[in-house]
Amino acid sequence: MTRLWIKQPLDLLCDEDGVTGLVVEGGCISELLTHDKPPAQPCDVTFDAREHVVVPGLVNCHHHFYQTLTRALPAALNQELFSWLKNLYPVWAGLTPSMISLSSELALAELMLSGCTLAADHHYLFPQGLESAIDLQVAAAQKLGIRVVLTRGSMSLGEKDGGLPPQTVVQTEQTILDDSERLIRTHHQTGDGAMVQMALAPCSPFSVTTEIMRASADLAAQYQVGLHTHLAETLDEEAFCLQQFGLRTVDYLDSVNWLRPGTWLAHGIHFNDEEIARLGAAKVGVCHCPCSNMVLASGICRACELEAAGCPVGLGVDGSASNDGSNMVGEVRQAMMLQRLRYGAAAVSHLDAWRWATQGGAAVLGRSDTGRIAAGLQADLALFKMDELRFSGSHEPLAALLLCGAQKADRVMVGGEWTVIDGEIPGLDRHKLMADHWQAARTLADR
Ligand SMILES: Nc1nc2[nH]c(O)nc2c(=O)[nH]1
Repeated sequence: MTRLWIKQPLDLLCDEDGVTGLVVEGGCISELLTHDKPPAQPCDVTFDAREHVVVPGLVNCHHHFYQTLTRALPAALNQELFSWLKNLYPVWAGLTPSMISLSSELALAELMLSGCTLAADHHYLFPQGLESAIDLQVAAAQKLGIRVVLTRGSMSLGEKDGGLPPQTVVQTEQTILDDSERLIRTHHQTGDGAMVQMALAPCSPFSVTTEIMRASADLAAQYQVGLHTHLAETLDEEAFCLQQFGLRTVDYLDSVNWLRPGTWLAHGIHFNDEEIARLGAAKVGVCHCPCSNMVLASGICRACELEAAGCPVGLGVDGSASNDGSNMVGEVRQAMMLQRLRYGAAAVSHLDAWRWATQGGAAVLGRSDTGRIAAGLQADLALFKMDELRFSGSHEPLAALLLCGAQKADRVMVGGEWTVIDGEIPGLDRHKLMADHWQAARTLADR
């Protein structure tokens, strides 16, 4: 087994003090080296990290990969969530299998190049002919070597029953449940080092039936997989829940048996104090999506209070029609800035933002084997260089990466394998991928 010594990084994000290097062996971090001591046993390879800041691989807790095909689409510009969705559903109804492959690969590549090692996606569109969407996402992730949590999304409440989406993009409950079970049985891996995991993800209160929320909770419990949905993203959604169910969002979540560990919510903005306490007590995870929340003017997540109440808190770039990028390290900067706006500069440090993006995200996705630099954990790492104009004159490296606006990782490692080297994904023809993806985006918009 090869032993790799990552030697003397410029700086390192680690809970332990005085760490000046680490050893990677068998896909894991086998040893933390302190105070410039060499490894206990000889290493086969030494990586001189004097120019690198080493952080745990970044964890993206919410995305919609297919939306990379509808970035900055004129019909959806400058709108809030409901009209934005209503304008996009008919476009997304035209997705094809090759568009899913291209958009998944492109979104994953973008995430990886910005330091991501574990990414969750929420795919909830299954028009006819697209039954294999999640299988295609698995193939894209395996090709690129990134860890993924792919959530089987669903929409079952169409316009004719009072929901937001047109009938063309909703499915029957039985179809959803059968496919959910098939995907878990086919792809879900368990245990440390899992590369592909599944979770179940009815889309949002205004696009699914209460029956599919309850049945998904039962199925998730049966197979011990995660549960995911959009919740408390907008005040329109809150009004919908009050009108449709006579309940606020958290009461609605409780009524369908979702208030439990393993559930994580995208956005989680419009909660009152009592709801935050209930979510924290239930250990429900929250994925803060700062860019999307600003683009759609949805509001500001109460991330610090949710975390203090006991909720795991992570970050997500959200879909690329409401961000419209998938840059993970860029999202960490936005989270720090938006949360400062809410709580004040002294209340939110760069270390808080790094924590949400690493160990917080891993906790949201139910992973105890990644998200930190510690002996015995997966060797999932992101290494940033500070050799760009934007960093010149900076002092504290971990603060500078966020304050000066890092955009790209120089190296990324997943389970001991380099997935990014010198700012490129080995074996990926990114120009061809972009050309094909652009073409697919034009075809989709012209349909
Ligand atoms: N930001 C987003 N919110 C959503 N709610 C919903 O039902 N779908 C979406 C989405 O794609 N993005």
